[in-house]
Amino acid sequence: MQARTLDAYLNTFTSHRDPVRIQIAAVIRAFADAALQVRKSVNEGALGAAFAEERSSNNAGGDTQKDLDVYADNRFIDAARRAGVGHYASEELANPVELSQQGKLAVAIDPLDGSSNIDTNVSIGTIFSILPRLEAVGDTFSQPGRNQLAAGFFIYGPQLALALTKLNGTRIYVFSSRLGTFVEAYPSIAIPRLSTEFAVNASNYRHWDEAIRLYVDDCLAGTDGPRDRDFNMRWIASLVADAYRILIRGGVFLYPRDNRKGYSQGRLRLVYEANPMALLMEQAGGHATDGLTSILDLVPTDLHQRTPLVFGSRKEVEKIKRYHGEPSAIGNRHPLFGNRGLFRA
Ligand SMILES: O=P(O)(O)OC[C@H]1O[C@](O)(COP(=O)(O)O)[C@@H](O)[C@@H]1O
Ligand SMILES: [Mg+2]
Ligand SMILES: [Mg+2]
Repeated sequence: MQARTLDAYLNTFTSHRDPVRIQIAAVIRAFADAALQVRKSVNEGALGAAFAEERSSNNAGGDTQKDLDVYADNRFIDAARRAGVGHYASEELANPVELSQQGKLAVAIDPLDGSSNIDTNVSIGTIFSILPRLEAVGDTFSQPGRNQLAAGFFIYGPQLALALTKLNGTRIYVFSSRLGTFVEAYPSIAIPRLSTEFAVNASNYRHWDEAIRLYVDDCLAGTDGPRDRDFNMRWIASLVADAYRILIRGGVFLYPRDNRKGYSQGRLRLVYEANPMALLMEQAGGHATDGLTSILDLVPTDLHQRTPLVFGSRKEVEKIKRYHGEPSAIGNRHPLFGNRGLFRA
């Protein structure tokens, strides 16, 4: 059987001539073209001069920008304009902008995720969220993630791939250079509900809240602890790469809040990182929270606000909720919850 291309899938998606669906498909097509351009520059690595003229020193969130961030943002804003998007918000822009008065859709985007990995030749990506456009630009990006119409990310890794949801499951397309197009590689992602793999930047251990420390302690204790099974750890420090692995084989990702300056709400941005990831996870049978509350229920108050983020295999995400939600249990944990364990797997 011939594998289905992204184009063929989008044709089926728009076959009822629904105007919103037609616009969503136009955005995804335009973004697929932009991702190919970005991938070319990513592939050149330290040799790339293509984006040297598009320099800037700081982005809206205060991180040092790499040239490629700006180059990617320009490719995706051009693509959004071509596709008739109404409102556009990006990690790289202090404020959202109106691209078209008629456009019914809005895009929030992290044009280059994992920028600290560019020079080290580790997978990076582009994360996007598609929302209904409201009258005022500010209102558009204050909608909770639950209102998203579609979301996805491109990953510039050993394979160029697109993880995509249009509220009907999560699919993965891989770019085939033989066919010159994105081809469906995983038509229906189902994240295993249980997992024994966690991803966290453990160098922040001493800054975490007790709930997270205890959760990680219990994973590390393996068969000697209350979870009664051994865990494996991964941390790529590139959200798209950690998320891709979780879509394929399960596991849980944590970027909690911590006591370092500037990390009281973790590191990741709600509107253009956590929300699209949460939708992809939920549509694949997983779950995403800020530790306690579903990411998709949070109402943004600022375009660039950060949120603690936990996502992946549903049962594990729910278990982490319990570590947060039962401080008395945590306080009394050693006598009461050791090997007899409330938290026993
Ligand atoms: O370096 P840390 O603190 O482990 O943070 C890594 C996280 O930061 C990010 O790089 C943030 O994204 P940006 O590169 O778009 O700022 C994520 O991709 C990754 O999960
Ligand atoms: Mg990012
Ligand atoms: Mg970024």
